[in-house]
Amino acid sequence: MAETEREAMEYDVVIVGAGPAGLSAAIRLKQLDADINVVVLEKGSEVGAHILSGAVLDPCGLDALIPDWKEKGAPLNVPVREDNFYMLGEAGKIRVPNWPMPPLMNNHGNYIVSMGNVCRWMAEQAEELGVEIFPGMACSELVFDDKGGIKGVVAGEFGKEADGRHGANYEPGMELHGKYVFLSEGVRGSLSKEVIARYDLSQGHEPQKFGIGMKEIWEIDPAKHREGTVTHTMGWPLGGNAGGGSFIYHLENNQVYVGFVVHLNYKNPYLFPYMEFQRFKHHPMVADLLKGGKRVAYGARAISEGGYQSMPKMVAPGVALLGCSVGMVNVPRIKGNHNAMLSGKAAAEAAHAAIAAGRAGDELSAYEDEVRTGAIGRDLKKVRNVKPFWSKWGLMPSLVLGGFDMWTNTLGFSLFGTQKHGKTDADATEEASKHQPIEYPKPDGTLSFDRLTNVAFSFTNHEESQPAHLQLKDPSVPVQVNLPKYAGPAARYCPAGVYEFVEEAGKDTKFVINFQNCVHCKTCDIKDPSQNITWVTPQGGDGPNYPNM
Ligand SMILES: Cc1cc2nc3c(=O)[nH]c(=O)nc-3n(C[C@H](O)[C@H](O)[C@H](O)COP(=O)(O)OP(=O)(O)OC[C@H]3O[C@@H](n4cnc5c(N)ncnc54)[C@H](O)[C@@H]3O)c2cc1C
Ligand code: SF4
Repeated sequence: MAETEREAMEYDVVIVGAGPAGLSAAIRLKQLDADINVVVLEKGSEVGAHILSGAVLDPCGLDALIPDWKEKGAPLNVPVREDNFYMLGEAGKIRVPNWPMPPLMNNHGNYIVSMGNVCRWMAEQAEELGVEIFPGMACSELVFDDKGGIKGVVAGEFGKEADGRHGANYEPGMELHGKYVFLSEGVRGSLSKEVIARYDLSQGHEPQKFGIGMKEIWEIDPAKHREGTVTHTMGWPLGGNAGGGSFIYHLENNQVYVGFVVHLNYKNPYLFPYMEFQRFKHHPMVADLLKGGKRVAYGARAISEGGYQSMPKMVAPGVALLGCSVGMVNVPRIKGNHNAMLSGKAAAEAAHAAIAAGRAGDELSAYEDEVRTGAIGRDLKKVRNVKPFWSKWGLMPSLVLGGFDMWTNTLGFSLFGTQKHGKTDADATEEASKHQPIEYPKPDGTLSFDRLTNVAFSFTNHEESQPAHLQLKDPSVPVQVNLPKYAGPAARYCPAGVYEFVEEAGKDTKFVINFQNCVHCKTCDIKDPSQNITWVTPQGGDGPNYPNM
């Protein structure tokens, strides 16, 4: 096929992704130099449409970026007033006191926010400074210079037919070139994954680890609503089957965020993360809270969990990876937004200095130095052993050892050095023959819902005539390998019910990809045991339309 010809536009810095990392970078660049040309490209139909976070926000990133955020009307309206932590059994709960926890676990001074709304507000701040922001623009390809460095991206290609041919309304999109390209795509970014592989950026670092986070927004009985209350749970229903736990945050307007995270290094391929979440809501503590309320939104997104030892090299010629494209979540705190913002600020400062010195297209090593040795590195280093302890020894030992290690790290030392994660999450999956199927109760339609009903509350939508954006390296693997060996885990790990094994009498089993339902969580790209699924961008504007996630 002839090479597609595209128009090109030149910028100083091209930023992929309008999350907290990308928007912070854009804002900081313009604060440093009003004349610098900055563009932000976002695949969601609007800024915030694809943002899903808990979220309890540590405002330290925003304080550093926009110290007068309060006067400027940032939507941080609900300070955390109460912090609860419970160990759940099937019917009961034990409250874990706050006093043995290291101070870094305390949510005092933090805010319950919608990160979607925080990003919408940040986009307004960026536009006031003169940043160009284009939502509905999926960045689908990298553009290389003649020395093999990255000089830009392709964005806004529309109108391909299902077989990949150009349809009647085909638009080739544009090339956006920059002296530097920032990839702030969030966890498991599709272009970031390509860059990490191409420049071997993971060499010498531990594999990245992930969890799948699912979240519902509920409107509850005002009599039960306690604005500012934060509750975390561990234990039931996951037990020893997987690491993870829940979060329940009371925000404003009688709304509550109810969420559940399952670590993706689980071994038993019969585990069904979505059904664990649904079952969790039937615990008496949660059921009492939600009874009489209604679920108004649903979504899911992977969360990076590898932390300090899993951060790959984050710069290559012409390109820098920001925020969760690197993986900057502090796992025991379940917080990454502050580090995403700080990384955006650091990348902007490095690029600004480089451009001012007449440089372009080289490695922004000053950015990487700042991330590893500055506030982000210090934040992540203190908690680096919690996740590997959990993976190796399970919940209780990890609470004791991890808690002890966080305390000693707060005092400046560790008895355990830096623990390794070992396997990738895909490799952690064991063969079905070693495990028993897990029986899950049927959703009752009031507290718990089947996936398709819930997906309707993510307001996701994909133009059906385009090629599926879930690409199989080998189309025979799902039925010939993953089904007999791993009992077809794609039918369970996807929180949107995209994958189905369809059996019809007298015919071969078919693997069906209902890509229209995809909520862009990236779990399939991470957890497929054969690493046979690649998530690529669908047309811009497609995907979930989250309200205040
Ligand atoms: C369930 C869950 C709960 C969490 N709870 C908390 C919490 O309470 N507090 C906290 O601080 N952190 C929390 N986190 C972590 C936090 O959400 C992340 O650390 C943060 O979102 C990272 O920000 P980012 O800017 O790197 O990426 P993101 O917020 O993911 O933003 C990336 C943006 O880039 C866009 N994009 C991606 N690829 C492309 C492309 N190729 N072209 C165009 N656009 C693209 C996406 O649509 C998205 O808008 C949670 C995460 C999850 C999943
Ligand atoms: S298809 Fe993949 S990315 Fe889409 S919702 Fe399912 S697991 Fe997530």
